[in-house]
Amino acid sequence: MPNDSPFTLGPNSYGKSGVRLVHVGRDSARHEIRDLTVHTALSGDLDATHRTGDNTGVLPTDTQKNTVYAFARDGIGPAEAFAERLARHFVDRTPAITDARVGIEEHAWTRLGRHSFTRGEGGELRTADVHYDGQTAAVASGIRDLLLLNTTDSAFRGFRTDEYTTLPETDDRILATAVTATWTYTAAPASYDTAFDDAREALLAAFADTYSLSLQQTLYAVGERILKAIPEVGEVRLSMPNRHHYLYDLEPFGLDNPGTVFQAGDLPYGLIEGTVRREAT
Ligand SMILES: O=c1[nH]c(=O)c2[nH]c(=O)[nH]c2[nH]1
Repeated sequence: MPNDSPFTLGPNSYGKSGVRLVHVGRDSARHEIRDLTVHTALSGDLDATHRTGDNTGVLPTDTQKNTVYAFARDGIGPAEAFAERLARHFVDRTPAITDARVGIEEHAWTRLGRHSFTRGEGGELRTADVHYDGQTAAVASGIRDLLLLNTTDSAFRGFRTDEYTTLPETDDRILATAVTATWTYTAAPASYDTAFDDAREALLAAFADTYSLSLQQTLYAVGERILKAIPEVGEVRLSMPNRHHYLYDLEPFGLDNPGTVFQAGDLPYGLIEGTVRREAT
């Protein structure tokens, strides 16, 4: 197929998204379950397939999916390690591929018995992301949709006002959010599982302990606490939507509202995002 395109191919990748993998550990009658969604994305010298349809260098996304299941045969281990095994395999074994990104979301099942579990739909996820470029594997771990709420110890005052400002200052509001946190490692921790537990605990403690003057301040406190808890973490990225709760006006009904009746807001919502880094600027 001739290619006489005058254009160039920009950044591109391809892979299988949403590979649903469930692994049951049957080493004893007390079964273990791991429930993952895996995403692969490969890039490299892929000009030919884009420009002319020559697929010589293309490892099919179907093969990538099969590799995920095959690699799970002998156990998964921490999601970060599983993602790294896959990423290294795709780059090291496929001549055209120079970079692999493997992302994993882990869905937690709560044990009910030896072989019985429960899991709410939606809910908090543990995440792992690995980028391998043929030399080094950059590993990030995280948490998504961790719902947190403080019923007090949250204020928001002293902000800039102009002719469009209507928001009243408050010394006592509900602070609620659904945290997405991603932390990157500068070196592998002794255990990714322990590091995850420590990071999650640090995050929860920072949210609960901080008298919040803004969600931005809470975000920074969370990042700081994770950096302090895990020396191998170099940077923490945080996304914290402000799930507004509006004190409902009960005056039309001749009632006061002593900070007890709220309308949970939906859209729009404030979105507070930021990165906290170990190195000083
Ligand atoms: O914690 C907050 N930060 C803001 O930037 C902001 N803006 C707003 O309307 N409410 C809030 N709350």
